Amino acid sequence: MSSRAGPQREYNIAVLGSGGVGKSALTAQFVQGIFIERYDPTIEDTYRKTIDVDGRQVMLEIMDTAGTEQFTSIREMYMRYAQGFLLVFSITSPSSLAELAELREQIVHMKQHEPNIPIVLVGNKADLEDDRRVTRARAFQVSQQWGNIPYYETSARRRLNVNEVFVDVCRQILRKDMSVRKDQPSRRPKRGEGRRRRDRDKERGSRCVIL
Ligand SMILES: Nc1nc2c(ncn2[C@@H]2O[C@H](COP(=O)(O)OP(=O)(O)OP(=O)(O)O)[C@@H](O)[C@H]2O)c(=O)[nH]1
Repeated sequence: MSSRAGPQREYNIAVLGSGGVGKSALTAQFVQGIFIERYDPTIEDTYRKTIDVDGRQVMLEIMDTAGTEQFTSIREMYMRYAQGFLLVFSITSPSSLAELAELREQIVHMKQHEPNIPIVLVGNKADLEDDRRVTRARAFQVSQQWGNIPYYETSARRRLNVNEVFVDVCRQILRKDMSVRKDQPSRRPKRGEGRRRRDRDKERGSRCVIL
């Protein structure tokens, strides 16, 4: 598909964090514009939504992952596949922030050859100010320790900063994607090179990727 702004890009975003912090609620609010009141632990769900980021059409595939331990292998697969990450905790739960450290380390380890991994730190349930147990200052300090990543406070219930977190991570991916494209300018093949490459491919046989 193409538009005046160029072909549509597709990016995968993983929403990660402990159980009950509001990953599904944030995703549903962003994709469907609804707030999910009941708590129904997620196994894994994916959603698609096209958004406009700075005049570019982007198709997001959002992977709402499980917070519970028993589904870690699926989560790891999603982590590998994703280009951007929302690390979500609840401002009412210090342990949910502490638990993100391990997830972040896993991401960094998995993507160790990639500089500037697109990540946003998200403090959800900001409407529950009376139950706040993680100060803004503490969360901000963590975001700085993690390479100055952006920190937002969100409320899936009130639809506060919900679009913003998805757009921010998407903008980070776009920026990275475009700088990679700039570093690898498309080059016309030299005379005969196309044929040589075809012959070489024939010798190697067809390639297949097993996922
Ligand atoms: N007050 C308030 N409640 C929220 C908010 N976001 C989510 N919740 C509630 O918190 C509970 C858990 O939300 P979920 O979105 O299911 O949490 P999750 O992180 O997807 O949980 P897992 O699927 O177990 O990983 C639900 O009862 C939601 O209604 C919010 O911004 N404010």
